[in-house]
Amino acid sequence: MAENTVIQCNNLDLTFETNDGPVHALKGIDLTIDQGEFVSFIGPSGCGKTTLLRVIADLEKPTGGDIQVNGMSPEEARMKRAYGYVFQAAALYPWRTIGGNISLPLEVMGIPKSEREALIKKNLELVNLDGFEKKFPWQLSGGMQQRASIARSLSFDPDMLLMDEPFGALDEIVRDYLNEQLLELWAKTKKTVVFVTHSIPEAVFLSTKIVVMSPRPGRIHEIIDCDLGDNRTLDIRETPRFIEIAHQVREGLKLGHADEH
Ligand SMILES: Nc1ncnc2c1ncn2[C@@H]1O[C@H](COP(=O)(O)OP(=O)(O)OP(=O)(O)O)[C@@H](O)[C@H]1O
Repeated sequence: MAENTVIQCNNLDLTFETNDGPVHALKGIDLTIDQGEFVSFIGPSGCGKTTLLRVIADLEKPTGGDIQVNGMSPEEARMKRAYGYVFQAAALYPWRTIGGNISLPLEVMGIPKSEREALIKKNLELVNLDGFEKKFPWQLSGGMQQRASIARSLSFDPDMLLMDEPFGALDEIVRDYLNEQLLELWAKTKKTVVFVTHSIPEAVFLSTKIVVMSPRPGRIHEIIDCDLGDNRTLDIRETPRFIEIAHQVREGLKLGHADEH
């Protein structure tokens, strides 16, 4: 494993045993993710995007092949808090303030109050929510709640962010805005991001690498380099190179579907 590799999957397989028989969710996944990359998983519903993210996070165990996260097993990496995880819904505790929600992982880690307060402030600033510490989740819009949940996942300063369709439930304008903010945050923090999405423009706008997956069983159909450079703004979506990469992803998704038959 190269020194700057953070995730390495070799021939990864996962079959769920269910009452209706086995479900082969992942098959022969080979994937390398390097430090500082922004990698998106895209593919039709049920192709195993979330399952692959959950395997990286040690929330599911593979049934074949191997995976290393920071040169360790996913379990060891989880114990060492290698990553923050952002879910589809913001999943904030309604009875805690925004500050209280961000504080929770830090409390579990036994970090003293004065340090916690500084970390809450720093992470709220990172997601442009300074001043919202004492509000409750219901007092914030959906987009703000999702930003608060990103601040929570960053609270203990993990090197890696695992994000499962964090903006899927938001309208397009809010999603565009959060996409820009996420890129800014990524540029500022240099964290490795692994991001699940259904949206081709979102994947192309955000990523350095796009993993196109195909269903039944979930495999990697194609890995596309997304060489749009740094300092991207939303206008980049009108450029020929953006349109070309989006087209390549769309074709990949189509061909991936055809693999099934
Ligand atoms: N805990 C589980 N037990 C049994 N089957 C599961 C479990 N989790 C996922 N699956 C199945 O594994 C396959 C992959 O599911 P997964 O949620 O990873 O897909 P996905 O690409 O993330 O889909 P979506 O885009 O709809 O979220 C699906 O067929 C799903 O029904």
